[in-house]
Amino acid sequence: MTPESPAQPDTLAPPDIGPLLRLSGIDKNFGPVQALVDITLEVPTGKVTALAGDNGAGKSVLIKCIAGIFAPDDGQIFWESTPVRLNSPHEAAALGIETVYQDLALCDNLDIVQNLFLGRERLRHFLLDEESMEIAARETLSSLAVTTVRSIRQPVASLSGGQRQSVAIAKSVLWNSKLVIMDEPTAALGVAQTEVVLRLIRQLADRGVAVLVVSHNMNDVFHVADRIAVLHLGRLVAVRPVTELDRQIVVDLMTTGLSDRARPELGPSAPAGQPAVAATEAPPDEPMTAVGLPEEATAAVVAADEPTTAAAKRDAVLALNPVITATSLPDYFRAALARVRGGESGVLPVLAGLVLISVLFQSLNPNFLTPGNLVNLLIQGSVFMVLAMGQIFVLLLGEIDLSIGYVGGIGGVIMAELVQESTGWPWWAAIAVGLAACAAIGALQGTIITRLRLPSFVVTLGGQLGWLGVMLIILGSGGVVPINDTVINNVASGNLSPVASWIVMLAIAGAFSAWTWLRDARRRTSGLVAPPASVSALKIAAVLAAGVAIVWLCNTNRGILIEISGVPWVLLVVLGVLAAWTLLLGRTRFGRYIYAIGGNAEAARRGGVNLARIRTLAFMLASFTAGIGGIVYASRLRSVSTSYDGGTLVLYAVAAAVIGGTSLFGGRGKVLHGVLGGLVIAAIDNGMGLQGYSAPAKYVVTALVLVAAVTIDAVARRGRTRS
Ligand SMILES: Nc1ncnc2c1ncn2[C@@H]1O[C@H](COP(=O)(O)OP(=O)(O)OP(=O)(O)O)[C@@H](O)[C@H]1O
Repeated sequence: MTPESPAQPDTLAPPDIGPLLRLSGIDKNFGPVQALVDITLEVPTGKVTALAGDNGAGKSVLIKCIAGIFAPDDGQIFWESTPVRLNSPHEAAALGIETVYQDLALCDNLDIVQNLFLGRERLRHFLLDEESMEIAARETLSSLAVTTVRSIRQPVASLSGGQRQSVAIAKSVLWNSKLVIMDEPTAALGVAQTEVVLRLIRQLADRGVAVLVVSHNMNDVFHVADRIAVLHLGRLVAVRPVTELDRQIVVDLMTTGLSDRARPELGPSAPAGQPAVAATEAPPDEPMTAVGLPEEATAAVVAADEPTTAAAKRDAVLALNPVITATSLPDYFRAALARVRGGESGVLPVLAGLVLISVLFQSLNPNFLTPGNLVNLLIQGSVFMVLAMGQIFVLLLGEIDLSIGYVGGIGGVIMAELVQESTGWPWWAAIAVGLAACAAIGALQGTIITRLRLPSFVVTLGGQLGWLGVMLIILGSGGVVPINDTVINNVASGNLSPVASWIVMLAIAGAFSAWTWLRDARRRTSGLVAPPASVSALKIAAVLAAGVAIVWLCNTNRGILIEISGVPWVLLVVLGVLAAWTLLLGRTRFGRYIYAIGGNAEAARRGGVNLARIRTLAFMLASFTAGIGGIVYASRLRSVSTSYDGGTLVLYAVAAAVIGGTSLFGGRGKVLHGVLGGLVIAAIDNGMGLQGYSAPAKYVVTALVLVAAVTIDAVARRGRTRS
């Protein structure tokens, strides 16, 4: 907002003590269409002002002028008696103007707390302070007596229309908004839900908030409003206390701009185009009836809070997130089962798939489940896993990056060239430059996609070809760059000693266990949403068991002529990427915005998220991670050559992410999915290899698994929408 210089025209000077918002002589035209003509309106605090008008009367344009979306062509806006210009929604929000649009601007894939704080997250030590946000959200909802919401950690997608409105209204309370503008807040709501929302609107005004409600619904208007402003063909034809109007007068004003039935105190009717009654305020001291809900409505509100059979059923689905409502282990499993039925199957399909594939290949070839083969499988899958973990950032946005295969190749070839004896770079510097080059490529492609608004599919498809060309140029006429650096070669083929393997595993599992236990226990004692202690213990036990199993497998001799044992270094690379990117996606603002954009980009934009910056960063991270994958690949082959097949790698990476459970539709997925999906692909590749199948057969089977995963994703999505 731009407070203007005092040298404004005298005629527009605000009164000394005025209402919260005053519009004076506002005009807005769209070419020949006069959307608003000379609108003068005051919006006082502590009152509900209803804005009524027929279709096309100018209601939306008027609220957009107040919300900073449209700049008026003429006229003046006064905020607390100071003339202001609202150049953007951010400037309006900074003043304390919150707009609840009809589409509600909520991200379905985020929970209530995450939606309430979207764009204004609290941080602690640079990480999201979930606990303080959850406490504040809980207090706000309970202060508004929003009781039908089962848990504030349930995704907004699972809320009913009335509950979603309640969340949107709670947002304005949480942010101490001074003026709340609501666009058709009860449209598409049932009777009971409408009553709940009207009660909340009334509560807002009673807390001293100025409320401006756009509504076509006369019942709602007369239930909740203190004053009614009527627009007709872009002109304000009446602003009066609700006690001076009745439904017929308002309908007449809306449809014709005048009313034959005007009560005596409203003054004479006027022709359309001019105020039928003086479009001015009733004197400030004029008593206005605070229209509370009649008794029967209050009863309806109470009734709405009681779950009906249908509502109880829905609540069962709402309890889908096991961490939300379960207080015991059986509860937890019941809730998890309900979640699967509601289309939130998480990693279950991929885990089931892994078991199935293992049983199948083991029955065909007893060598499949031997320690040596399983460790080989992990090493083979590491490149897909790493690439997939990068790709997930982009998939979460609902985009795709088809270039990461060859971008990773560029990282590998740059690193290989720099560690040649003739160049003499140390391994770490060569890796750093290779990764920096990949990040720069990602930033370039991301900038092109976001700034020029081009489809990521097309830009990165071009990138796939272009970076292949660049890679071949760097490889030169020889077509092969060998790598002789021991450290780099050990990335894929080195192993920790068996003792070091146990120590590292215990350190990682111990840190994870301590962190999980302390976090869950703290949340339980603070009364926050947390899993029961038995579930925390089970999670820790599962991680420990997995750690012991992996180290036992890796420590078994897998050499033929010489002994080879210990955890491969590359496994630590995969775990490192998994931990770092899980933290980034789950605990930082950047991660939260990635999910928000994937869920509802418009809601994220209205929340103040810089979409272009986040999208560009996501492409940059995907390319950077591809660089890690490229380096692992180069290390495995101890060279980079023209046979590097980045095209297949990228397809495997996308397949791994989707098979793992990440949605191609955006907004849903976890970094872990890249690892699990990568394991499936590696298992198919390895198992078919053991059976002597050729590459084409492996491609066909992998493609079928991918199609199956996409089908599960699409069906689950439909299931979620239905529920
Ligand atoms: N972006 C725009 N470009 C051109 N004309 C517009 C634009 N926005 C609104 N208008 C015009 O301005 C007039 C007022 O539209 P507005 O959307 O404010 O009506 P409304 O009262 O909100 O109607 P409804 O109840 O149907 O939503 C209409 O004639 C509409 O066509």
